[in-house]
Amino acid sequence: MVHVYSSQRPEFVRRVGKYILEAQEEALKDDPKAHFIVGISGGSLVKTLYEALIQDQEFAPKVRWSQWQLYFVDERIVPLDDPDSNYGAFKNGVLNPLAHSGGHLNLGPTVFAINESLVNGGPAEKDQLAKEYADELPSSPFDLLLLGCGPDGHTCSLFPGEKHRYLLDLKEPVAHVSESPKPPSDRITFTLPIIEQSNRVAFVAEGESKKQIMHEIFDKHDTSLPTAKINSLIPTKVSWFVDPGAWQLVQTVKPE
Ligand SMILES: O=C(O)[C@H](O)[C@@H](O)[C@H](O)[C@H](O)COP(=O)(O)O
Repeated sequence: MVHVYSSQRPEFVRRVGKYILEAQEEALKDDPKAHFIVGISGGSLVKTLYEALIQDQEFAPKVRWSQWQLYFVDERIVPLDDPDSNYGAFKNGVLNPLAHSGGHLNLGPTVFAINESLVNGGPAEKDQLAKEYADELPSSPFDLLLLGCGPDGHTCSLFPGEKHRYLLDLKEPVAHVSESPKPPSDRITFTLPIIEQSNRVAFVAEGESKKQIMHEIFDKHDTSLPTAKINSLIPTKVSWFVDPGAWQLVQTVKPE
């Protein structure tokens, strides 16, 4: 069964933080040499991560950042300092504040970014960029994926609709997506096989703009939506963190 947790900020942020720390402990088991392998999306998640893992005085000291290996579940094919870069947003929103938080210099996670030298190339270079990112992936499954959910039901850069349906059938773990309905048009994205193999998958989705799509996902089980498809494929591994604004139209599922 998919777990759903609904609360307003700041409780929402605390729940996400607690869940991430549980996943971290499960992966590291107090072994200083172990790695916690995590995939993150862009969008509003970055601010939630900052508040839950850096600003929160109880949680911040418990995050063993230097043992984290961090990947992007999707990335826009732009330079890393471009305002559209998910890496850039994470650097500004989490890595930079982390470096000097708590009054001392902190070791951060190992972060895997795209090969920036290929971003201005043609389709062949962009395909190559996706392939190179796939080659960087760990040999073991991800411990945790932290995903967003767009108002159209997309997650990672797996978009709904006829034109992008092929993405849900891909076998390679990372794909180049062109003509994304949400700009910028060229991206890379994790695909379903890598998501299915992950130990835990959490969706973090807030706001009224998501209320209609939550109804489609949870009441209508519309598995043409990538988010609903993931729920149906690996229900026992999936958790949703939502707020009452996003959840207001859902009738058939009671959040915890
Ligand atoms: O590159 C992207 O477009 C994002 O990674 C995307 O997949 C995001 O996670 C969702 O659109 C939800 O974004 P919000 O949480 O900001 O609504």
